Amino acid sequence: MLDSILTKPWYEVANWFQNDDPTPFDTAQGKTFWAYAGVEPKLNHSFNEAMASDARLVTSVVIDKCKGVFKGLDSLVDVGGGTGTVAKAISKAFPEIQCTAFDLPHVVDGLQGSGNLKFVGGNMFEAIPPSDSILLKWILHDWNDEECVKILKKSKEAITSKGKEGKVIIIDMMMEDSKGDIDDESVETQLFFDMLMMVLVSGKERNEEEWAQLIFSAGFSDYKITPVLGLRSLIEAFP
Ligand SMILES: C[S@@+](CC[C@H](N)C(=O)[O-])C[C@H]1O[C@@H](n2cnc3c(N)ncnc32)[C@H](O)[C@@H]1O
Repeated sequence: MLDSILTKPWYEVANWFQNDDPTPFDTAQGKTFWAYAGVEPKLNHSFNEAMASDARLVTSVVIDKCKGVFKGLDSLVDVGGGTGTVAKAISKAFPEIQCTAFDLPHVVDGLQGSGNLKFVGGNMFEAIPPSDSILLKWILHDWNDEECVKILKKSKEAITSKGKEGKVIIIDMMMEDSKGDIDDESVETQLFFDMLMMVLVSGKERNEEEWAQLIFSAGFSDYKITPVLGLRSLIEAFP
């Protein structure tokens, strides 16, 4: 977080307000965060490590508290699954599920799967491998509404199983609106993440109404929220 690659964009916010760049990161570094990670191994490596560390914590809670979410699934693709920490843990906890960690080629190149786990490189805006279920953990908050609807539509197209099992599983921040129910530190954390998404990528944090809007705009018929992890929730979106 304190590397100059990530701090420099904060000093460019004033310039960014006056130019047409998509993000302050683009103003500071001349390309998007994801393109920069593709050509700068230092950022690629440290970012993937940070994500894997968060993934270890979140996955242990999700597997412990949300077993039912994975019931009846034959396959799962973790889209933007990084170096596979989540897919690996799910493949171990649920040996009957064929798991795929799907991410940009520079992230998954050289990673070897085994048993019911495999790695696939690709671009989620082009095509997502077919599966009963698609996992999007900490993906949609990186993107604006239009981009999110595209990702959700591609995810919906990839779902092979009809009925209750076929679904997209989103793990992401749920902004609280009611001021009374949430402590100051949590509000600060949410607002910080909201700004971080604005500065580094083209995303933002969303409340339930905004999540519902995205889910229905992408053509899903229903959704269910399970608040599992403090400020983050697990949202199942059904075709
Ligand atoms: C915030 S990280 C989340 C990683 C992982 N899901 C987790 O929570 O630990 C976002 C991930 O999306 C991947 N990503 C970005 N653009 C992508 C694209 N067009 N297609 C596939 N993956 C992409 C990044 O490489 C990165 O691994």
